[in-house]
Formats: sequence, structure tokens, C-alpha cells
Amino acid sequence: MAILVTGGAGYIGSHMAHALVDRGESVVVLDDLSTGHRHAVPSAATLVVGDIGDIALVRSTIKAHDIRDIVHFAARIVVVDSIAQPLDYYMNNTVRSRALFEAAVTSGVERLIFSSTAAVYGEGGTDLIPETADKRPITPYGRSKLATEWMLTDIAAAHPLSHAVLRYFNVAGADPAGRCGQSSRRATHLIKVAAEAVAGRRPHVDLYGEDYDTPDGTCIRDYVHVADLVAAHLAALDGLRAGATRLVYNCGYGRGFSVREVLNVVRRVSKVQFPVIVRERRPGDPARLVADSSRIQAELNWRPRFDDLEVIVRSALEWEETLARRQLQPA
Ligand SMILES: NC(=O)c1ccc[n+]([C@@H]2O[C@H](COP(=O)([O-])OP(=O)(O)OC[C@H]3O[C@@H](n4cnc5c(N)ncnc54)[C@H](O)[C@@H]3O)[C@@H](O)[C@H]2O)c1
Ligand SMILES: O=c1ccn([C@@H]2O[C@H](COP(=O)(O)OP(=O)(O)O[C@H]3O[C@H](CO)[C@@H](O)[C@H](O)[C@H]3O)[C@@H](O)[C@H]2O)c(=O)[nH]1
Repeated sequence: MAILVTGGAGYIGSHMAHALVDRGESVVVLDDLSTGHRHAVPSAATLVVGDIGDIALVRSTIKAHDIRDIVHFAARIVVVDSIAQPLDYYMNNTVRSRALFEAAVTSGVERLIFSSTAAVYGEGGTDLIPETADKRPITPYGRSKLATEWMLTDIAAAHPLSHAVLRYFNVAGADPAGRCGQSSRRATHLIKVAAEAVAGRRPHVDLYGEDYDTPDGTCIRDYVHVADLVAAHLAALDGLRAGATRLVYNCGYGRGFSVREVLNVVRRVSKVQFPVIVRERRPGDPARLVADSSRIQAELNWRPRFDDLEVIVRSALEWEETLARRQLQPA
């Protein structure tokens, strides 16, 4: 019996794959390596290179490895790209997820965890966002994920598929054991981009907009350490295995930091004064997204261990150094 991790060669999925191996599970990763890396997959896991939309491949993988659980990370994730390439985002995030779900329900998979996003909420407003908040995504990325959530809800109402929907806020940092981290070929995430600037891999950081209706005019996000996020997945998996049929949780800390604050922390921790250039707003950026994560804390007893922006930044910087050392950073 094994657990299938789609997108397990990617940033978050590889951390989950390591955590599952660490606790003695048999892990199969399905990844097309479009943005993922072979080196991120734990050596104890089986890597199947292929597409989640390939129903025959997914079915044969489920059968060959007696898969009962799927953790579904595979997706396109760059919000601004989704605005320029909506067809690609709906295809990869929604249509191919449908194929994966069909293969799952017709092959007797019992449980599935889906990577959703704070982007389903759209403009977050000034309060903490609970799971019950209105879903008004403002980008094709957010809509492609919300459509997939709805699809999963409908499928699970008709078929015996217990599931968890985890809506991540802004994920950052790296494996505390130093085995994996964010290795994107074309990084767009703020902390990763700033870490690349510290490492001298980019000349400056662009700051997208300082005219938002926030205290310093820059966007506010809730940055969550990838190790805490993985712990939330393990708790959700255990909850499903213990009999829960549907779980929906925000994954964030409930504390927001502005872009300026994040860049200041990166400069302070790294002691590198990389240049910051103020640009126009980036399309698709809500002013503020901060989680109300009381539900996952109460129901799964999720207790973050790394909820400190300096710790997150330090972890991202260390991974950037590791990448440089191993010369794994992409051209
Ligand atoms: N990074 C964040 O801050 C964040 C926030 C909210 C939600 N998420 C969600 O978390 C998940 C993982 O994101 P990530 O940051 O690790 O991104 P990532 O790009 O590092 O990982 C995605 C992985 O999926 C693979 N993949 C993509 N399409 C595939 C397909 N059709 N078939 C097989 N493999 C495919 C890629 O090769 C890659 O390894 C995504 O679903 C994303 O929407 C991420
Ligand atoms: O070089 C950069 C990169 C980002 N930002 C700003 O930093 C903030 C955070 O941006 P980013 O790190 O790209 O994350 P988001 O766009 O908030 O989106 C991330 O977080 C979402 C959940 O909130 C996920 O769903 C997405 O996959 C993930 O990309 C935004 O205000 C950006 O405009 C900059 O100013 N300069």
C-alpha cells in the first residue's frame, strides 16, 4: 500500500514526500517535471514521470502500487501568468484534476487531499479570512482552483472519496533538515526572489505597487513556513484515515506582513542591502490576504512551530546557499 503525491517533485510536494517517507510511508510521486526537479524527490520514493491528466497512467500507477491516498499538489501556480494564459491554467489545474479524480474514484482510492489557495477568496478585506468567507477569486488561477474545489465536492457527494481541501496562504522557507527547498527555474514568489537577490543571482527586487490601501501602501500576505504546512497535511491525512469525510482548512498564521516589511526582514537577516525598485502594481494582486486559521488549530490541533518571519527568511536564505553549493540552481 502506498500514497500518491502528485507534484511531488515541486516545491511543497517534495517536502510532503520527504515527511511521508520520514514517517515510514511508502510514497509514489507522479510529476511531469514541468516545474519540478528529480533531485527534489526522496530517494526512497518511486518517481513516475507523467501527467495527472493521463487517466490510463494514473489508473495503472494506482493499481501497481495499491494506492489508497492521494495528495494532489500538481498545478500551474503563477497568478500573473494565469491572466495571460487562462486556457493553460484551466487545462492544467481544472481539466487535468478532473482526470485525476476520475482515475481515483474508478480505482478505489479512499482519500484525497487537494492543494487549494487563499486566491479563492479574491480581495481579502481587512479582517482575518475564515473558511466560510465569500469566494470571489479575481484571477483565472484562483478560479481554476475554486472550480476544482467545487468539482471535488460534487464528486465526493456521489462517490466514496473522503477529502481535505487545504487553502494555503503564502508558502515560504525550506526543509529544516536541508534536503529540499524552493528551486523554481523562474521564481516569482517574494521571499524566494529576495533570497536570489541576496545570493547575487538577480541585481535587484521589483516591488509591485506601493499605492495600495494598506499602512505602508504595499500588499499584505500571511507567510507560512513550508514545514508547518506539511504538518497540516499530515494531520489532515490522519484525520481522514480516522474517519473524517470532508475537511476544509485555511493554512496560514493569521499574521500579515507587507512587502516592505518582508524586504526589510530579508535585508536585516542577510545583511545584504539589495536594491528595491518600485514598479506598477502587478495584475491580480489583492491588497491583503491573512488567514483565520482557528479551525485547523481547533479541529486538527495544528500547532505551528516556525511562525516567525525571521525564521522563515533564514530558512529560505539557507536553501539558496545550498542551491549555490550544489550548483543545482537552474540556468
Ligand atoms: N507556493 C505557494 O505559495 C502556494 C500557495 C497556495 C497554493 N499553492 C498550491 O500548492 C501546490 C504546489 O505548489 P508549489 O509551490 O509546490 O509549485 P511547484 O510548481 O513547485 O510544484 C508543482 C509541481 O507539479 C508538477 N506538475 C504541474 N502540472 C503537472 C501535471 N499536469 N502533471 C504532473 N505534474 C505536474 C510540476 O512539475 C511541479 O513539480 C499547487 O497546487 C499550488 O496551487 C501554492
Ligand atoms: O518580485 C516580487 C514578487 C512579489 N511581490 C509582491 O509580493 C506579494 C506576494 O507575492 P507572491 O510571493 O508572488 O505571492 P502571491 O502572488 O501572493 O501568490 C502566492 O500565494 C497565493 C496564495 O495567496 C498562491 O496561491 C500562489 O500560488 C502564490 O504564488 C505581492 O504583493 C506581490 O506583488 C513583489 O513586490 N515583488
